Amino acid sequence: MQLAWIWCTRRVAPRSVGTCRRLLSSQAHPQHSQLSKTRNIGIIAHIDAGKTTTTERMLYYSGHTRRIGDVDEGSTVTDFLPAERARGITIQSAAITFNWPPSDPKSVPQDLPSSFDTTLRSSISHNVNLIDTPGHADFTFEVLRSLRVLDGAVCILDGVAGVEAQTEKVWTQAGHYHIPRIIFINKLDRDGAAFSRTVKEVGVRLHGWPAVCQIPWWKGGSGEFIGVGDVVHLRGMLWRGATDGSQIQPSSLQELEANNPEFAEEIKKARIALVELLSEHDDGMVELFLEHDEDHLAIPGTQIVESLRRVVLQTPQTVIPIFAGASFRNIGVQPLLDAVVDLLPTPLERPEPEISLDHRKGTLAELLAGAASAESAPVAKTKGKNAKTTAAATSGVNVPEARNLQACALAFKVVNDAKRGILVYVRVYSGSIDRGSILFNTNLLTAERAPRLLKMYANDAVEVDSIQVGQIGVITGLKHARTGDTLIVYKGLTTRTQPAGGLASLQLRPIHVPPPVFFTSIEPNSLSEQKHVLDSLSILLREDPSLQLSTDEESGQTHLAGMGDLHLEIARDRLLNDFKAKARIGKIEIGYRETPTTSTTPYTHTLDRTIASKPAKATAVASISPSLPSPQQDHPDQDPYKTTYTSEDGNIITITHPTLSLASPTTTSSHLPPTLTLPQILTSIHAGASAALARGPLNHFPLANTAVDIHFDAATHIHPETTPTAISTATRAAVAASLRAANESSANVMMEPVMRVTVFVNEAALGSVVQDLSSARGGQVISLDGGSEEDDGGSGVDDGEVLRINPARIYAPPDPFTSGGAAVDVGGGLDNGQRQIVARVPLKEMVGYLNHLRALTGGRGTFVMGVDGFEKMGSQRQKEVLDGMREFV
Ligand SMILES: Nc1nc2c(ncn2[C@@H]2O[C@H](COP(=O)(O)OP(=O)(O)OP(=O)(O)O)[C@@H](O)[C@H]2O)c(=O)[nH]1
Repeated sequence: MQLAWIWCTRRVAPRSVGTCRRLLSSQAHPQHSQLSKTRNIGIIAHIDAGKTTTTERMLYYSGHTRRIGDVDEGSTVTDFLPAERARGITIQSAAITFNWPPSDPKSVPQDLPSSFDTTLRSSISHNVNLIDTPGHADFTFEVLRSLRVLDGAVCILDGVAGVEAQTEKVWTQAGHYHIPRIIFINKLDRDGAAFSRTVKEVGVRLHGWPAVCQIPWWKGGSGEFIGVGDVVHLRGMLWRGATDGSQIQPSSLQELEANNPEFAEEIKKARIALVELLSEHDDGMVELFLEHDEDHLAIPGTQIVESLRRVVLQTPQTVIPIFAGASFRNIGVQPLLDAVVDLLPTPLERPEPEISLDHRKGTLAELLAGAASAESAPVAKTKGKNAKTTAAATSGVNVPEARNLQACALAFKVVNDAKRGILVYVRVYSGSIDRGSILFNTNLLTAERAPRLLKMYANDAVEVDSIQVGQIGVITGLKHARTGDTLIVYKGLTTRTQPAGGLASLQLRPIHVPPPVFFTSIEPNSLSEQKHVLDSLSILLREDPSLQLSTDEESGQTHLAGMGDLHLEIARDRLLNDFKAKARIGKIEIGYRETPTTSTTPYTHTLDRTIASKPAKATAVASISPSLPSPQQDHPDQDPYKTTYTSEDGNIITITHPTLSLASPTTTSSHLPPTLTLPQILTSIHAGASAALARGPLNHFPLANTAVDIHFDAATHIHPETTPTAISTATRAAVAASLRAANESSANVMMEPVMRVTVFVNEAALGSVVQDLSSARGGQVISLDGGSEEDDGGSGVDDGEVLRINPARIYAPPDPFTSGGAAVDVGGGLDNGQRQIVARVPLKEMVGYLNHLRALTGGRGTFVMGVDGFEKMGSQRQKEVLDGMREFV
């Protein structure tokens, strides 16, 4: 029998056991019903693994596009920036909504059943919000930003290259956010594809037990890749009949036994291994196994799916479902979509988002529960029966004003769309954003109206009246919101007021932007071009907060700093080509820092001048000193009269505000005019000090490892003309003067970025790579961490950090072919000759390293790196670096 969609054939399976199941009642609240049919998922992987190719198929099969886009022809939907299409890589993550399985828009949406014992979730249409993320290391921050809003992820691996360095990095980051993940091994049509080796690498390098749910089907056992063996539902799936992959021919196990006995045998072996693995991690599967007379093959596929779902949702996730395919050949994508719906969580099944409020930390639920309990029963503050209330009351984010909170959302991505203008992608975490709502931006402390709301469906945008909790949508027409900003809707808010109770400082899942290590200078071609250049830059910065802009007031030059050379190259291309800005862009250079070697005494600066035609006056007192080189996160101060900000550069800004207490930040102090609040003052001081730290007196590099102490006495430093701008300008002047004074008394020294580099090489190249890193590049090898040290006797013990797995205990079907030189020793464990070197190396020595590594390793070596910190340079190295800089292309 030939069917257009195989999933149509398996609506119902025989009801079997009565084990306790998690019920997702469709009779509950309508919003609950909608959320239980929503998946917010991301696709993560190494560059070129096939994310965009797979996404294009997802959109096609779900009925949102009429033809399949091709990365190589530059006709994809998700890679929509010209720079992305030209390079064939994804830079900006795109968020797109579609339905899976596809639904007829005219039909009445179906409710989910009350139990999934006999019905699969994927038999009912779900709303999938898909976020495609970039794979290149320079865009890791973009990946991190996307990860925050995901409820689950599909990790795509290249079946020839296996688990690559960048995959490991993003996988680990997703693990930190506790995001449930499944794996799709792609490109199985390519010569040298090695499914088995890749499965074992998943175990060893991604530290989880691979649950093989599909095995590849090669024609005649070793020919062309034609389909998959479905281990869960015990059948074969053959893609044939239509070139677009829309027709799948299923074969039952009995049919396979008659026509393809070896393949049938392997599916059975895989099923036994899957049931055994699930039994080790899920008590429900043990029960099922016993109820089916210990027959691995007798357990219905629907029950296996439920068990897989339970283990995927465990924290930490130790079992990783594996699927197989070749997106480019249109094989495997529909069952992968079924797995997304069947195995990945709904927004209701995710932990509550973390928030910070006036430097205190908690969860959004605690804030809302605290407000609700304060309203209904003020006595609930004492430890009572209701654990939630108690948690809320003691969490530190308990403010009664939160009862006025109508919505809370994260702007996780801003895109400048040629047709529609600025699009702000949001994930709503509580309440709903309605068209026309006033949104208060807690990062910028400004309010603006949301004029239009959209849902993005591939190339189409559909206007909607509201974006509900748990959903992803787009707001257009916002003038200020940037990527990463928290937006709240608050009862009674106008565009001129601020929410009370400290809610103006509410931040959802704040993340730290790593320090930029490359920069370039930008000079408009003429004065008349200046405005357009600056406007374009400000849009780029709204889109991507990992770009930083600073202006050298003396030279008038603007500096744009970023995470990597590709990051800045793309920014440059976008500025010149997309925004048509007319500017000279300098060479992309390493972002050195400078640091003071001595301390200063407090310096007082009083600003008294006209700003924007209004008198402005403020006083600031600052001193500086060298700080310890340990980048840390902002932390709450015990002292309510003191506020500390730390940066990734190791800068520490400490503000003492003796007459103003953080314990009651919004209570108007007798020293404060009604227009100023303590949070506004702190934000202005922080902005002023940060601006001064952006340009050092020695060589105009930003400062690192610098402690700034600011004394702010409201009694004497506030004047009738004091505004937030005046405070920040006065602070900037006081800090800059202190920095100059320190440099004059004892010269600053330069610092260079040092990277933590993880290199994967074959055993044979280990010696030469280590030698190159430590001698030629001046690096320091920290560890050699090869495959052999992983073995713990096969028990898979969690050593507190990662799960070490013996690959000999992992089931994987035999590979008919192995890729060049990467043999798998299935008996003794994974030994594909891969070794891992971890080293600290100055960034300057890592420029162009990939080509060099490829030459040393016969093309097989890969590496990832991240900033480890900044280190002081000797005077000779400092001179060499300065001599080679400041040259325009
Ligand atoms: N043979 C084969 N090639 C594939 C397959 N999937 C993707 N490719 C090719 O692999 C290359 C990279 O594919 P993309 O889809 O752009 O990969 P990506 O992961 O989105 O890459 P980035 O956006 O750069 O991170 C393209 O040339 C694709 O045509 C596959 O299943 N088989």
